[in-house]
Amino acid sequence: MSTADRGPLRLGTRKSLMATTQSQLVADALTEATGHAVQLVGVTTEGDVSKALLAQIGGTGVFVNALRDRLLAGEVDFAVHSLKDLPTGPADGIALAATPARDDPRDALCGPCKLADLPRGARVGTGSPRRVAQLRALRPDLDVVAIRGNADTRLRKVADGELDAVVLAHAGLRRIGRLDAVAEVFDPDQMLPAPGQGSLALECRADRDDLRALLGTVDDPMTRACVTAERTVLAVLEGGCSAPVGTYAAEVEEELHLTAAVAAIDGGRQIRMSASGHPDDAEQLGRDLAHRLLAQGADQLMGERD
Ligand SMILES: NCc1[nH]cc(CCC(=O)O)c1CC(=O)O
Repeated sequence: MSTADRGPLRLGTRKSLMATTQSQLVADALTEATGHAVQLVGVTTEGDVSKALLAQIGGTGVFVNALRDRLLAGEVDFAVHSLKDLPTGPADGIALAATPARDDPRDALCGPCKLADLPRGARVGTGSPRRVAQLRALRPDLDVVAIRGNADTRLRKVADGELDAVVLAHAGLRRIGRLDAVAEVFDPDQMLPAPGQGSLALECRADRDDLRALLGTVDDPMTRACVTAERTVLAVLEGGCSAPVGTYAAEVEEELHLTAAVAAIDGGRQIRMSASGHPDDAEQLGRDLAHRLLAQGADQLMGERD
């Protein structure tokens, strides 16, 4: 039976507002491109129920595995993830069928004022070692506080006065309609985003050629090249060091321009490098840059992941 005979496509998604909003955007784009109806199926993942800090429960994969299980069981036809939540390694039987055009990849400060205007010792919340390291490099005097929870929960800690500010992804804030909370959008020169930040990933079973072709209608090749370069940097560095990694790839005059940095968690030292190449060579570009970072001592910046 072909895809067209099965009724609506079943889209597996986490149940948070951010996830369902981005999944609905994808559903609408697919219906527009192919005429197929798409139905959202909410799935609870380990990352949604665990009280432990993400870094402590292993970080990668906690938002992803339950959705992949549903794909493999044939309970949903495809899944939409935030690409930055996907582990860099391949998953057996699963294909990355599309990366739609990327949203703003940058990080944003949410609080009463810009970072430079926060008082000495201000309490700034984030759960990400990458953001911790870069915040401490920019403002060593800040009291950087580990937090987790969804974006709304984090913003509430600022509203309640428990924290002075929090750092969140601009793309996520836009999806939940909370750009009003943004005091400053960080230039990648100040704070390099997470590999894949602002991008979505559509996954389906690798053996479903019909679905791969259908989902491919919403793929954006330049986004795929950018996130491939960024994720390859992360994949290579994960083997060589556990320090926080930031990356940013973008199209510059038809070339792919990639910047990556590894930062000590205490903010003390940072190694940052850039490279350009053809978008078709994204993976090689990422691999070469990661090896250059390692040659500069990236693996010695290993710190605790706090
Ligand atoms: N780790 C959770 C997560 N996964 C994706 C986003 C934001 C949206 C995106 O990057 O696409 C967020 C929240 C955040 O970092 O503020």
